Amino acid sequence: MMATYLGFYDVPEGVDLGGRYDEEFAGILTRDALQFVAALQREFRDHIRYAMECRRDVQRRYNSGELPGFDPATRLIREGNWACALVPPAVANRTVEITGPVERKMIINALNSGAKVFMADFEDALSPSWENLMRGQVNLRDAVNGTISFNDQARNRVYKLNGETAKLFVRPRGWHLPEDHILVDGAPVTGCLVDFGLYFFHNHAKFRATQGAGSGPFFYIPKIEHSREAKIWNRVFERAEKFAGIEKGSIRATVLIETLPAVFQMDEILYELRDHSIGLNCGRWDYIFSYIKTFQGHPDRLLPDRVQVGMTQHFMRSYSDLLIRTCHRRGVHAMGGMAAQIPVKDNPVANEAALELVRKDKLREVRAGHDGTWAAHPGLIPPIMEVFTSNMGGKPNQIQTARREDAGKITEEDLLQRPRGVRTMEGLRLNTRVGIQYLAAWLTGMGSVPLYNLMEDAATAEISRVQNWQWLKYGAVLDGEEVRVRVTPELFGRVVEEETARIQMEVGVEKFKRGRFEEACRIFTRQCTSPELDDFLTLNAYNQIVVCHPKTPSKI
Ligand SMILES: CC(=O)SCCNC(=O)CCNC(=O)[C@H](O)C(C)(C)COP(=O)(O)OP(=O)(O)OC[C@H]1O[C@@H](n2cnc3c(N)ncnc32)[C@H](O)[C@@H]1OP(=O)(O)O
Ligand SMILES: O=CC(=O)O
Ligand SMILES: [Mg+2]
Repeated sequence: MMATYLGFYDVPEGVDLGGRYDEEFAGILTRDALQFVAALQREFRDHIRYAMECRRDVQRRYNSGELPGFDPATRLIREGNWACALVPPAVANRTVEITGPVERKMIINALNSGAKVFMADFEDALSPSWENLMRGQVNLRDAVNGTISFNDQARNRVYKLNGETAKLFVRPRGWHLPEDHILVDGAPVTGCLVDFGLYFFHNHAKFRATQGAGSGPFFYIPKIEHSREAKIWNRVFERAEKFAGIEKGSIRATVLIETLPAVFQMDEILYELRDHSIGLNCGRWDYIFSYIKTFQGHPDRLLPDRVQVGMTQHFMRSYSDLLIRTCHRRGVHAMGGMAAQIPVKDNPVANEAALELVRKDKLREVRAGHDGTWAAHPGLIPPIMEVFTSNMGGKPNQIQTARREDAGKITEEDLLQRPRGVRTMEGLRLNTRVGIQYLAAWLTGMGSVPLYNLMEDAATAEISRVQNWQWLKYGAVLDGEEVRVRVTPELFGRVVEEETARIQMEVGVEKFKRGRFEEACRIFTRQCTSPELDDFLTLNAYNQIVVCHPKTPSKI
């Protein structure tokens, strides 16, 4: 049979596609590529289902009062003297990694940005609509082939790759998200297996030849909660390597430690992935979200305002220090995280203040021993690069030089210590304003947006959502008010109304009407007031972006 025929995808047995047909997408959704994804799904679906059931089970235990901690059963792994496979020379230097959604122009800009690595994101920074996902795969294939270009007609500018580009890492979605447009044996396929599988299938050979110096492809793995989930990824990698006929250990991945349970499993996660690992990363925003989620049943652990929960809080500093020690003991990179500040375009003073906050954050990271860090925007790369290179003694990383043996003393109490600060009405208002605007953007296909001069993505928006939920659930008392004010559904209702009016004023009536703000407001309000906490805002709202023929064209 022909690879594709007019208007229909040519699918293997047991696979159904519900997404819109597009000739370019058909070049990605080939019969063989779908066969590969379906094989991964069939081999791993039971393992994934079991891992998700374990997540629910342990959450039930946390809800009844248990605290997360180190697992006595894996003490020998934590104490043992083992190391991960050597870091491939192609990625020894990861001082600055730029991240961004798999949007065509941004991919070119990121690869040309001067950063050492570009993490192309199917996760926090991407709204996982069919259009975005499939166009993202087309973009990545063209990027790996070196043929990617973008014609910005409005500016009369053609974007192309420079001679020297950042190394490409790809972050698939987390285990929890299904891909409803692709069914295998009648059930939606696991989203990350689509992202990983299609990208690997089309790019492994070219990537290894041009980007990886014989290694790769390279990945970032998000939202892991337990080493059993890392073990599944390890087996997925082995299966892919076998399929491609490449050496075991070719694929390399950095795992984000961005859930509270995972901080107690860092050695175990590296151990499972020891042939495929190139480090861990402090995914600070999801980590804060996860702290609230993990303690959703603990009224004594209400967080202060979101803006006060930074990396200098004791529990955050302890997490970063222990991550550095763990990675360096095992011979891999300990990557820092994302400062939320982005350049402020129309105000030089505010811009300098934002850059100063970023510099301060990066100085803390490099002095602590991190080997590199993330940048949200190309304008941040020069100052971040400067801070890192001038504090690493001329070395490409600090794996051998910043052992952080002192961090071996970090305890469970250090990692769980309650953050200090105040809860305010302004905090509640800001959460609400940001949460609604982020969701409105996400529903229209944008997964990362600038709001009030900060980068907002799924992880930062999650903090706004779960913090409101937590304060409402336990009737948090707000500090700094003249009379004692408790967060109640009535108060929240008023805040939503007032903040929605403010959003309308800020964005303008026309944009407000054209956008999906009212729908976002309804979804956000429901999520903040639901009796049980939804696991993920993106999962809860996913149905709203599942369409066979999208009403709006893709933003990317
Ligand atoms: C918690 C986490 O998971 S963090 C990781 C996930 N989040 C991200 O990756 C966020 C990445 N950053 C972004 O998406 C954007 O920078 C935003 C949304 C924060 C800000 O976007 P904007 O305000 O539109 O950026 P701005 O207008 O200043 O962009 C200026 C130029 O820089 C480019 N640019 C901005 N950010 C990036 C980026 N991350 N990668 C590549 N290019 C970028 C734009 O494409 C634009 O290019 P042009 O001048 O050729 O048109
Ligand atoms: O993915 C990164 C995070 O901070 O979350
Ligand atoms: Mg994250």
